[in-house]
Amino acid sequence: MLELKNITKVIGEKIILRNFSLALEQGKSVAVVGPNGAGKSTFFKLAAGLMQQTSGEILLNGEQIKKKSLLLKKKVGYLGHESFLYNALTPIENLTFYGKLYKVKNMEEKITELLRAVGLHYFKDIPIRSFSRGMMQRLAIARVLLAEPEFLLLDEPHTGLDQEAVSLLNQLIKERQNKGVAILLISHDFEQVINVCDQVLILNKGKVVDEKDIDHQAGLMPFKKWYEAAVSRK
Ligand SMILES: Nc1ncnc2c1ncn2[C@@H]1O[C@H](COP(=O)(O)OP(=O)(O)OP(=O)(O)O)[C@@H](O)[C@H]1O
Repeated sequence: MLELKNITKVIGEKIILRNFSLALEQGKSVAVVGPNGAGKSTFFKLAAGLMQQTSGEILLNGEQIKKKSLLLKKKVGYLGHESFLYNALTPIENLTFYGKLYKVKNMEEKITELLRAVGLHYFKDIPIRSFSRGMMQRLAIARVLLAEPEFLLLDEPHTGLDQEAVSLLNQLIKERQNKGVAILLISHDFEQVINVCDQVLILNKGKVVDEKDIDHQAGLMPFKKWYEAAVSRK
């Protein structure tokens, strides 16, 4: 379980997160939605150990974790707005670099499998500087999955992907979830939120203003109405 307890984050004089708490259990998929600047990405960076909270604690399977903890980096796969990939390297070289860093077992086999899964197998030996945004995103997804994290934190993962890649990504997420991996997803694309997640919370001005289980049968309109009502509430 990944737990954030009473997290507050202040940058300069601005309170970005206010007393934020969340417990993410194995096999759950939770979406985090909210207006621009609500604090969603900041919350993910804290949970991934890339930023230090001002107060509150983060626990990974009961153990308190600190910024830059290697255990956290291995157990929590974070896909952010930056790809963390090296332009001069090929897909194989990029994944090998991360595979060694995280001491991945059966690395070569896993890299081949993942490159096939994200549809980059034919481009595996080409330096990625010439890749399109969608191809970069596919490789970034493979990088995150390589260490087989227990928790997947995906910040706008569908951005830049074509329809085929979106389906592929959703399938990869579902497969991981079925194996017990917990998913946290930030998205402005409510259709993908409904496709991928079972629960959703709305973050506004650094606070959770509403949350619910997703009704997959109800479709987009009721979801949008619920969201609009929650963010316009004082
Ligand atoms: N390093 C920083 N220094 C100053 N302010 C920051 C910093 N990082 C984030 N902020 C501010 O914190 C607030 C929350 O930002 P954050 O990126 O977490 O929001 P978000 O909900 O992810 O937004 P978006 O949907 O636009 O990605 C914003 O007002 C942003 O300007």
